[in-house]
Amino acid sequence: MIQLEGITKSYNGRSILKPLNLDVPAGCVYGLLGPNGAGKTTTLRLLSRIILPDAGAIYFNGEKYQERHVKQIGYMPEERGLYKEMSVQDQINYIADLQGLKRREVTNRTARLLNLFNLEGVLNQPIKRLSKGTSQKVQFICTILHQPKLLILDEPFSGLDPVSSQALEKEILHLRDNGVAIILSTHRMDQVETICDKVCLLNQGVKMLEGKISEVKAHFKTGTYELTTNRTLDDSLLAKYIFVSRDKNNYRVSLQDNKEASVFLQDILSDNVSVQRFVETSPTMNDIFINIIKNNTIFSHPLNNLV
Ligand SMILES: Nc1ncnc2c1ncn2[C@@H]1O[C@H](COP(=O)(O)OP(=O)(O)OP(=O)(O)O)[C@@H](O)[C@H]1O
Repeated sequence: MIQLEGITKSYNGRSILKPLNLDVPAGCVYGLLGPNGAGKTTTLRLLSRIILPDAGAIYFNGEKYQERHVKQIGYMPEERGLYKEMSVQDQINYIADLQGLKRREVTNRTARLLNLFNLEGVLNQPIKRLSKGTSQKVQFICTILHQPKLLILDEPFSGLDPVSSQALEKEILHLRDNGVAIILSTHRMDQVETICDKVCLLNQGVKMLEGKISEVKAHFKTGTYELTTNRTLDDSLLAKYIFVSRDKNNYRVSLQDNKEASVFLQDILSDNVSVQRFVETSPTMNDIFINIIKNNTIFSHPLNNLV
């Protein structure tokens, strides 16, 4: 849906984005991650054409990115922008008018969303009286009213309670399943794991890693397995393998590969131990994020070419 090729951006002679390539396909939730000041918001502003790059090219749906494409984009910036004196209904109608949408179309489209976000009761309230999370949900509805093909969300979950977060996740996945490309910047790694199909990790304007969540996690596996047994393992077994930790009959063991894992299992079973659980642990996105940023390691092939 949108591609960045060799994009650079500087402010006052300071390079904020080094040549950056991104490729966000339709029907994908793309997580733009990175520590504070990494260049995420700058990238989102470039994607929504609020600012223009110093160099490089942007393509929207295969065409050179131009002003006329902007109406196919929905952008929810981190700093929220609603008219505080307007009621929720008037705000929605105002945005609809700006987008040239018919009132009936808007009513049909918003009914489901107002219900999903539990907003029916605040329709006549002025925005200034809404809580932070509630106004955020209103702004989200305003952002998707015109059915954008590309949806750009900067920290969409900040300030939302767990129920509202779940409703937003549900709607994001619904849009994705209908072919929308969604780029979201977030510091919430738990949400990255549940909703992102692909992630890109930026640090100081440089892409450190890009890939599908499943592939990224597979790449960073450490070969640690969790084992739960019905009784204590014999000393001979404990001496034969590298056990990382033990808590009663729960063990963490380091094994080189699947082959060593099956030999290990056979060893245990032949000792008449009953295995209640045996799984390879996967690092969390949080672990991976911290690891890459601390070591400042750039991962190129094969992770950059996974999708
Ligand atoms: N208009 C601007 N003028 C000068 N410097 C800017 C401007 N906008 C951003 N920067 C600088 O660019 C760098 C990247 O900022 P950006 O807001 O893109 O980071 P971010 O990854 O979104 O950070 P955060 O997670 O803290 O929101 C920062 O050092 C910031 O100070």
